[in-house]
Amino acid sequence: MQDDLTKRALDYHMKDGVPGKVTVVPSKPCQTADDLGLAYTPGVAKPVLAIAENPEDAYKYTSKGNLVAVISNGTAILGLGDRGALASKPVMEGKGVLFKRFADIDVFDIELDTKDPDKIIDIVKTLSPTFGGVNLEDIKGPECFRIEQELIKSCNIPIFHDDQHGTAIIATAGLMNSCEIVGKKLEDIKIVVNGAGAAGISCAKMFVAAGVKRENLLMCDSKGVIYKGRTAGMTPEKEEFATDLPARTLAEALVDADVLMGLSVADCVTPEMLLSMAKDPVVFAMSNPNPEIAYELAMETRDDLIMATGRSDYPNQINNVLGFPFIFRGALDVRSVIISEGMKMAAAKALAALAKEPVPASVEKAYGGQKFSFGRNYIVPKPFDPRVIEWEAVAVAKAACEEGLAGKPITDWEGYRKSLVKRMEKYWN
Ligand SMILES: NC(=O)C1=CN([C@@H]2O[C@H](COP(=O)(O)OP(=O)(O)OC[C@H]3O[C@@H](n4cnc5c(N)ncnc54)[C@H](OP(=O)(O)O)[C@@H]3O)[C@@H](O)[C@H]2O)C=CC1
Ligand SMILES: CC(=O)C(=O)O
Ligand SMILES: [Mg+2]
Repeated sequence: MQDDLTKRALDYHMKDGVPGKVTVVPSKPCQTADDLGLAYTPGVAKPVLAIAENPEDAYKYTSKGNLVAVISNGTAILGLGDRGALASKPVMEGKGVLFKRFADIDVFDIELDTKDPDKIIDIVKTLSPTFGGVNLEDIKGPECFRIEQELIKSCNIPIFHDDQHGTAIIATAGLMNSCEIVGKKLEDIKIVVNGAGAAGISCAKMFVAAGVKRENLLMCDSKGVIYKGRTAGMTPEKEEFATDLPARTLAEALVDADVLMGLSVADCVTPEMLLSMAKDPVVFAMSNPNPEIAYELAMETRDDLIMATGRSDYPNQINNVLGFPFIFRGALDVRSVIISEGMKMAAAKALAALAKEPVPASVEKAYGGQKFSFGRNYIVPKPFDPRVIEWEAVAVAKAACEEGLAGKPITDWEGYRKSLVKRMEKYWN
């Protein structure tokens, strides 16, 4: 099975004699000498002068407004760890494909061969005029936190570290719905977040913002539970979640826990750990490509759990693919210079609400005729649901407008929704 995946995945990436997954396509004709004189010299001087006079014109005469930089240094590629900048390129090209396929956003992927946060900040800041937004990807914690914060301060376009916030948004949507399904309240649950890097820290923050009590949240890293007074491997971000409770290992933390959020590495959770959890446990084993506990093993271990992974090939995919394309679509369309906490929560709530709607036949067809309805095996919408853009991008754009963050506010929301449907027709038909 694994060998088959290796072969099929490598073949896919070199299919048709074209290495990789993306290419650049011109959006204007360039067939004649006249076209050449408009696209290039002398005509190109006219938009140059217009933009020099009025920088806003870059949104009129260049691709800036619909172009996102996907930037990595390869220090946390999925759950594969630090494999270097070059090896991160297939993932970054993949993110580009998903931006385009799900939200019609163009991407340049940029792999930076450096681990120096100051250098990354300087490079991204320097190249930011090219882009309408920056999606930081697979840059490990804790450096990722300062890199993102510094860039948010110094750039006038949205900067979004997908592994932090994309993951947190989808996990929060899934958590809200899972709790509803098993009849538990966010403020009552005991939750364990395994992994205290980019994804773990940001998810924990968003769970607390959604109503989870901080004192009911235990966080673990490679050294076990993060507790008050611990000195080894601590960071200010981890300190915020340090517990007073006596648990010191993941196994101890999980006793009677209602929820396990895995944002760490493959196969670090055992059946015994799952068996020690409370009734109707919620287990999101989100490590990619292989989860903290295999889907089949978890389902064999207990029959009362809600199980999710980051993968496409099992029920309940909790993966930031349900976030970044649609969140950037909304943010770019209203020209927001940041992606605020309110915009993120609006995205999570939109996804949670959409999962409760009847699922169109086109989605079931994309998943081999499977039937989906809100419940234990369908807690968030599918990425191939054409309604996700209508719900999520609109919610994000609306939140930006309500918070006064929109440089180009929208007032006709039904018109905007329809324009998104029209824009995406070419991908769905
Ligand atoms: N499904 C999804 O959408 C997403 C999933 N992820 C997954 O989350 C994981 C972490 O990614 P990211 O946060 O970006 O990476 P980081 O490198 O920033 O963080 C990794 C964290 O995992 C911890 N860790 C390593 N081994 C263990 C272990 N055995 N038990 C507990 N914790 C451990 C590290 O501990 P320490 O601090 O001690 O080094 C660190 O805190 C990856 O597997 C990734 O695929 C990430 C983003 C999105
Ligand atoms: C999905 C993703 O971004 C990750 O695993 O890093
Ligand atoms: Mg990632």
